[in-house]
Amino acid sequence: MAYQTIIVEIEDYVALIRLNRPEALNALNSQLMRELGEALTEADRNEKVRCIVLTGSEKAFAAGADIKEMSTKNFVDVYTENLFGDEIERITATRKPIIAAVSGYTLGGGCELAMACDFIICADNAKFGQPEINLGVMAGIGGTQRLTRFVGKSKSMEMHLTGRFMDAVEAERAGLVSRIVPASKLLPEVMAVARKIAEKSQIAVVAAKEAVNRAYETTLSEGLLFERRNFQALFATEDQKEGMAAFLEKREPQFRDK
Ligand SMILES: CCCCCCCCCCCCC/C=C/C(=O)SCCNC(=O)CCNC(=O)[C@H](O)C(C)(C)COP(=O)(O)OP(=O)(O)OC[C@H]1O[C@@H](n2cnc3c(N)ncnc32)[C@H](O)[C@@H]1OP(=O)(O)O
Repeated sequence: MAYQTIIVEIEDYVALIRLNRPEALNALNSQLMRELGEALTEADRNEKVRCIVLTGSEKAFAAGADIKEMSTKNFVDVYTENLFGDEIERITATRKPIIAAVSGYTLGGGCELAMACDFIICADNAKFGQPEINLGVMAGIGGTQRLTRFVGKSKSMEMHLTGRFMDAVEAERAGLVSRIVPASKLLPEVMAVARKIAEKSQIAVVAAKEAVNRAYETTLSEGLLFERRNFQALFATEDQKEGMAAFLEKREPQFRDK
């Protein structure tokens, strides 16, 4: 499918989706969000895709929602069209794992987009922030909820109320990102991680992803029950038999959908 604001490449069972509005630091306008939604729906359906990587440019993952596009909207506009609400659900509804490979500016909706992915690996030049307050607005698709759960109330509150940025070191220390890599090595490193996930049992990958994400959605006891059922259910799969037999026979597993 031909897109204008994103580039999609599929190789080694990994779909690499690159935000591609360099002239606006990948600001998230309605066309980009529509195209990204279509690409994610297609990747989730495509048997040749087992892991998804979402990235931007070295200078910016995404500098936020598109201010030019928002500047003329009013309450009735954004309320009736549920501005951005449906789009972000498209990210969290994607069943396959999505890794955000983040460098440069990751601000506002761009930070919210990265946080809605399953995990973030960032470059040493990454700058995270929720600077919407400078524009007379606030985060609108998860920034106050996910950032607070990921880094804690004080840091999140300071960032939302002052609009200050957080660099890669602070982000890793706070638990917002999994790891930091040199900007020049970000994509090779994240693609290697994605290929490693693509080699695993896909049914176990999806079950584990759902359980980890559930940890932020529910109580500990409910989460433990969900985890236990997913663990037990995997004993009904061929991959569990193949994975454990391969270990005992000292060979590489050949999971079902290889
Ligand atoms: C399945 C789809 C899922 C999608 C789900 C995601 C939905 C996302 C939307 C969610 C919305 C919820 C609420 C969130 C709101 C926001 O995000 S508000 C915006 C928050 N961001 C900002 O306030 C950052 C604004 N930008 C800057 O402060 C600076 O640009 C910078 C990042 C500090 C970089 O400065 P500098 O290096 O000096 O570059 P500039 O000259 O400023 O910028 C270069 C050009 O890029 C344009 N631009 C930058 N940011 C934006 C933006 N957010 N919107 C539109 N355009 C932007 C900038 O105007 C420059 O363009 P030109 O003037 O034409 O050169």
